[in-house]
Amino acid sequence: MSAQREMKEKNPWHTPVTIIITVIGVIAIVALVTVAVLQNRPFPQKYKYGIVLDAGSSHTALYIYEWPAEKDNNTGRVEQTHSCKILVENALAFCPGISSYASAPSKAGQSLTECMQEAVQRVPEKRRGETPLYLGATAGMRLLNMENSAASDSVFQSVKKALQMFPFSYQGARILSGQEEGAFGWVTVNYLDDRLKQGLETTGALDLGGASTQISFVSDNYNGSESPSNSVTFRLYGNDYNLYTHSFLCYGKDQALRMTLAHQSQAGPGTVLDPCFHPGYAEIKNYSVLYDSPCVSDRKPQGAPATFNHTGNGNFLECQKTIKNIFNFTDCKYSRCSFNGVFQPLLQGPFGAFSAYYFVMNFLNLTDTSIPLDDVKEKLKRYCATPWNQIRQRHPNIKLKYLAEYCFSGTYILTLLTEGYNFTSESYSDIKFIEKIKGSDAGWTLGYMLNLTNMIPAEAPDSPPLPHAGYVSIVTVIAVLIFILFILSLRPLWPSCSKQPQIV
Ligand SMILES: O=P(O)(O)OP(=O)(O)OP(=O)(O)OC[C@H]1O[C@@H](n2cnc3c(O)ncnc32)[C@H](O)[C@@H]1O
Ligand SMILES: [Ca+2]
Repeated sequence: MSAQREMKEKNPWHTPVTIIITVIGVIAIVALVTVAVLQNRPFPQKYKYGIVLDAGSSHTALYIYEWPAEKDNNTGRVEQTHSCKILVENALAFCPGISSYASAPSKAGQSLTECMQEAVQRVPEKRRGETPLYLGATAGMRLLNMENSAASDSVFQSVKKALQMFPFSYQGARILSGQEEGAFGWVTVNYLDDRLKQGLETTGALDLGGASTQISFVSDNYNGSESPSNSVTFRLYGNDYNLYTHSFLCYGKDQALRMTLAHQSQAGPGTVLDPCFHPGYAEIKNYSVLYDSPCVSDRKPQGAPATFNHTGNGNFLECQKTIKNIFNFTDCKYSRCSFNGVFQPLLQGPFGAFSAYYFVMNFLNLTDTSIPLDDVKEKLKRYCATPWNQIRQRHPNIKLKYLAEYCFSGTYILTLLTEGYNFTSESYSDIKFIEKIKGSDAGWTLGYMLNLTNMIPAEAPDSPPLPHAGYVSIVTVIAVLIFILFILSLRPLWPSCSKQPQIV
């Protein structure tokens, strides 16, 4: 026992000085790690918002985007948090876009009120004043502007007046060019897929609207020189992109249907027996409504009666033949063309097809592009041949206008993709029909906002070399090592082994 007491007395660990040093050391490490954790703790998230109104030819929709306030310059963080479709009270109007208010422009602004009020509710009060609000109009307004620019101006006046009444930072309303529409759709798809920041192979974008359709993709063998008007260059996150893009005005699915019908009605007044509509379909339609668009107005037959009888006979192959008439495949002054003499480089990479591509193929259960193209055509052939009354019975809840047109729309989509853009049986499987990516709608609006708010930097942003958790771990390990070194430095004071008493 006395030997043990002697050892305890000689052991420096038991001296008051070493105990105090140890306690101070432990407190210092705890304090150091706590400060590191607190100082670098992520802030509670604060968000910023942006609002874009998509004034399309067939509808207007409002999108709210949100991103963490301190990450303006980062990627993959902007998300769609809300969308609102502008519904039109007029039962006769079929979800028309703002261009349909040409004869009553003041109503164009009014029509936006409900969705704008929703937006006010969705954006926190503190953020409203700094939230940018944009309205972009596409092919419907492009057509109205061509047809009647005064009416188009009045619609914009009405829309601007209405939007400025809301507590957001109004940034303007304007018509997007077809090039912008195509390019921003491509930016949206690739941004949401995180392809831009990582410099991955990009996805092409196929957008089918009511009045125009866009194709945008990067092709290695295209440098933009052959047809400069189809070229858009970007530098995003330190990568250069040379994008091919084209927008075909009048080749959205509503205008394409008009053109197809107009072509068929040239055969003579009275009845149109349409292979793109189901057998048993019969409607009296108005010539003046059919020809009321710059896409077809020059073809209006002279002295035609007021109405014609539109009847269906549901024949996919005949429908495809009829649709082909609205494309010109003969004139091409470039090395290669899609149609109507428009240059198109070799198709490359995967493609995302959205808007009406998705609505239609989703309804027809044909979004699976691993199904061989011939089988897709066979299914559509059977669908088109199904009598109209059976189709109506099977889908009592689908709007009749959509329902009547799915055979035409599906056939048009396949014709546009294969005959128009030159997708083959093999490359058809490169297409993915998509509605949303990670919760945000595919479309031009997000790309438009990212561009106008400079949210995609040209160069890759500097990121901290270590994530927060890594930083705290390293600080902890270093602090512990310093402490151990300190203890080891006290070694001369340790009892030496030779002096250890033998306990017998
Ligand atoms: O781009 P633009 O040409 O200006 O037109 P848009 O923006 O109004 O066009 P959308 O993508 O909203 O819609 C494209 C077409 O799809 C139609 N559509 C929308 N929802 C649909 C659905 O559920 N089923 C079938 N068609 C639908 C709509 O009427 C248009 O003809
Ligand atoms: Ca659109």
